[in-house]
Amino acid sequence: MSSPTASPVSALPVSLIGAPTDVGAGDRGARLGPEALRIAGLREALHGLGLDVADRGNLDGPPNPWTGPVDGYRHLDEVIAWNRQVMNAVSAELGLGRMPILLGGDHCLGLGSITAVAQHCRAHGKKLRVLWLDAHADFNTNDITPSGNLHGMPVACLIGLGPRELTHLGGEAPAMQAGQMRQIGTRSVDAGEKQLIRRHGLPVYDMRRIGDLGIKRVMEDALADLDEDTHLHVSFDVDFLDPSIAPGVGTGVAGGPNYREAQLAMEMIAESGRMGSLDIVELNPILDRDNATALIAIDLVESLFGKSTLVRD
Ligand SMILES: NC(=[NH2+])NCCC[C@H](N)C(=O)O
Ligand SMILES: [Mn+2]
Repeated sequence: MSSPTASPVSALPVSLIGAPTDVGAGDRGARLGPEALRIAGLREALHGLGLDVADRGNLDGPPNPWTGPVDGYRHLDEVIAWNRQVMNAVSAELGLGRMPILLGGDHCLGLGSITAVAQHCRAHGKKLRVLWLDAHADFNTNDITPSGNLHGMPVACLIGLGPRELTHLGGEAPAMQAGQMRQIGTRSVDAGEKQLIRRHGLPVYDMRRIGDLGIKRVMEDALADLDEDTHLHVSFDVDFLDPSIAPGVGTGVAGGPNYREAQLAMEMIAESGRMGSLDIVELNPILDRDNATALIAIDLVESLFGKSTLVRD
């Protein structure tokens, strides 16, 4: 039997950063995500591809108070505290010339991670492109959110819409422009979010588009015009995947990419050679079956780092 060939595309050493929290989510359990990824063998898998991997352990932050929304936000103070930790940890790794891999935790943490990456890009004259692989747009604000959950708001915060402590997490706002992001796999967008997406011109490759064009064309488009100076950040919300293959998430939505579509997307990102940072978020082991979602996430992360399905490469 032949196995996929290992050929890492990244020469950068990588650092795993655990952020065990679900303060931004509507279900508890994503706080166990980092351990589930470790137990499923993330470090070993990356090491097997020839990468230098350091596990920095887990960040520390406030517990989940599990209270209702105040002014349209649940747990705002806790979300701020966790995102500060994440931003500082991601900055530190980028400063050391390493590739940070954030192990969430819920997707509110994408704010801290991408704020750090955007700052790094500004400081080093790099262009930023963010691929947001997700069933959701995460583009809510406190006046339109159906839930008050801040994991539905990081993209809005990144482009300057949200509470000041979050939009200005990195000092200046906005952290990035809508045009620097490509959303892929989108299939659950709230009514108010749709309007905001249109108003701000957020580039979205939703599932309808993937159905029409195919994942290959969509990824070619999303990865077009990258150059030597581009830092590509991949924010991988595990609920991007169809829940039939990835049940361990709090807000799964049917009609997502199948295994091969997701794998091809990851392979094409790897081939771009530009990935400089990664989030793996929203894994909820409490809702999983035998850690299967952690295992598939790791499998796809291996593809992101160059594990190839080509017979001759
Ligand atoms: N990162 C996520 N899983 N986000 C889910 C967001 C769901 C919904 N749009 C909300 O704002 O409540
Ligand atoms: Mn998300």
